[in-house]
Amino acid sequence: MSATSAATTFTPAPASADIGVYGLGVMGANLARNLARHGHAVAVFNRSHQRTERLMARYADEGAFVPASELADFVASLRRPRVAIIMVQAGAGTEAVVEQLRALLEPGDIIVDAGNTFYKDTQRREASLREQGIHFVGMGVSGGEEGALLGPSIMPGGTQESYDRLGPMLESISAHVDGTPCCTHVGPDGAGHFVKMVHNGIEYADMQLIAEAYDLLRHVGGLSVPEIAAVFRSWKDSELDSYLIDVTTEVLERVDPATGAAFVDVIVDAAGQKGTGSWTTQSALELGVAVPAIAEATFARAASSSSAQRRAVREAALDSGAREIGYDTAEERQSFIDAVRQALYGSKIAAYAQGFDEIATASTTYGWDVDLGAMARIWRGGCIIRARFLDDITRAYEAEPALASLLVAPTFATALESVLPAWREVVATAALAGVPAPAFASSLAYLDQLRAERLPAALIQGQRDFFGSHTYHRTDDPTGVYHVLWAEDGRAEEKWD
Ligand SMILES: NC(=O)C1=CN([C@@H]2O[C@H](COP(=O)(O)OP(=O)(O)OC[C@H]3O[C@@H](n4cnc5c(N)ncnc54)[C@H](OP(=O)(O)O)[C@@H]3O)[C@@H](O)[C@H]2O)C=CC1
Ligand SMILES: O=C(CO)[C@H](O)[C@H](O)COP(=O)(O)O
Repeated sequence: MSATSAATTFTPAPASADIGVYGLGVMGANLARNLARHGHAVAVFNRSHQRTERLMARYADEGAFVPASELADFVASLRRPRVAIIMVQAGAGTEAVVEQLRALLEPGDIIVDAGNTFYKDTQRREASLREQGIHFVGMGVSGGEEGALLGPSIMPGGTQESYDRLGPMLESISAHVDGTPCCTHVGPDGAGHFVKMVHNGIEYADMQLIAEAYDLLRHVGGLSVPEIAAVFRSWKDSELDSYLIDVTTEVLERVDPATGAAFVDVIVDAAGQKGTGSWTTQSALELGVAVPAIAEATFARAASSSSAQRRAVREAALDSGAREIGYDTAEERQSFIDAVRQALYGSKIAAYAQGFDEIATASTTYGWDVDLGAMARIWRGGCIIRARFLDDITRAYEAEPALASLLVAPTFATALESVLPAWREVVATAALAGVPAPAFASSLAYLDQLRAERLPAALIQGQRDFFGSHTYHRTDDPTGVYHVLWAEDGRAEEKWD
């Protein structure tokens, strides 16, 4: 096919494509182009035909595209066993497309959902399609528009059988780091979408931590926006080197052409979200895993968007008791900048530890057998959280696959010991100055909770037993169940069977 007019009808030859992409929006069109550029014959279809026409008009010469105007022709154009990738809006859009494809596919065929779908929806669809003999693969794709085209990080779940068919194609189009593809079979069932969800939760935490560092440098350190951009640029030469630091630098360096102001100052300070951070937090709560940095990052977006509450509290002009903190000399200022860098690194280690812990817990709960080191390895390139730091995480899990927490991997334990004094200073300074740093503070509290010999959770157990007979265990009998008869004279302790 060549360049098209608005009325073009595409009727492809049957069984002429290796793989199909349904949904040619930002991600789908680029994923299809990536597949075509790597020599795969790609069937392409979109609900509104104009997108298919636009793709063919602009990019037909990039590879072997097999466009279809009708869904039945799209399916017929796929070689058996057929593989159809869905790249549409999660939720109702994906549900509709899965049902359309289900009606046209046969046992042995594979549907791949590459959108940001909630993993429980994937589990439901996988079980339902399995009854029909159709493989359903929930697949995380990260890297945005550029990644989808030039090499994303790919996190496919589903059966090993479907990965055997899909893996070579996916690995060919994924990012590569040191010759290794940023794609691996994550595990069965909804494992791929779960891991992508946590990837995004970590993304939220990392972005919030960077934003807090920026805010502290500006409102406590007294740096201008261009000075902060220069600081972030210099952190490329540190353990913080990452795509998100690059993105931050670029945003901070931009000057608004209309006003001449720093671009960051003309953006409304209300952060949006499409749901994956909330899902990561909700899933962690369900699984009983502590992910405070991810939760705080999600709540910080919600707080930023709570405009009525922000206005009311601002207008109440409370006496905040915040102190004016200033740095008089260049040395003092540099020392604060360095402390913020260390606090950012410590918090980042804690946030990633939380995300990996959530994956490990889900893997055990659902029997997915996810290789955590492999997850760190496929996140080294292509995805939004790609960073030098992920090499260290990969090595930590290679050295000890059953690591209880990233915090105790020798590299990170040493790093934490080195940054903790500065991190504490920064959190205390932020509180004194009245500059919110919820992710820095909660990450530090997370670490302190995990390293504490005793936690006040003992008191909470006592409170629960008092008002609700919720019972407790004793330190000298950790499996026994005890209760105090709080309402009776003498308040005797009972051991319950
Ligand atoms: N943008 C990004 O950076 C990333 C996005 N994702 C995920 O990829 C998926 C696609 O995102 P993106 O490409 O950005 O979205 P776009 O908004 O660019 O495209 C949306 C696509 O979904 C299709 N669609 C929506 N509803 C339906 C429906 N009911 N039936 C059929 N088709 C439908 C649209 O078709 P039509 O043209 O007819 O409206 C269009 O092709 C989402 O799940 C998103 O979360 C994942 C990683 C990164
Ligand atoms: O999936 C992604 C990257 O891997 C997207 O960046 C993500 O959808 C952004 O989420 P939000 O709009 O909630 O910030």
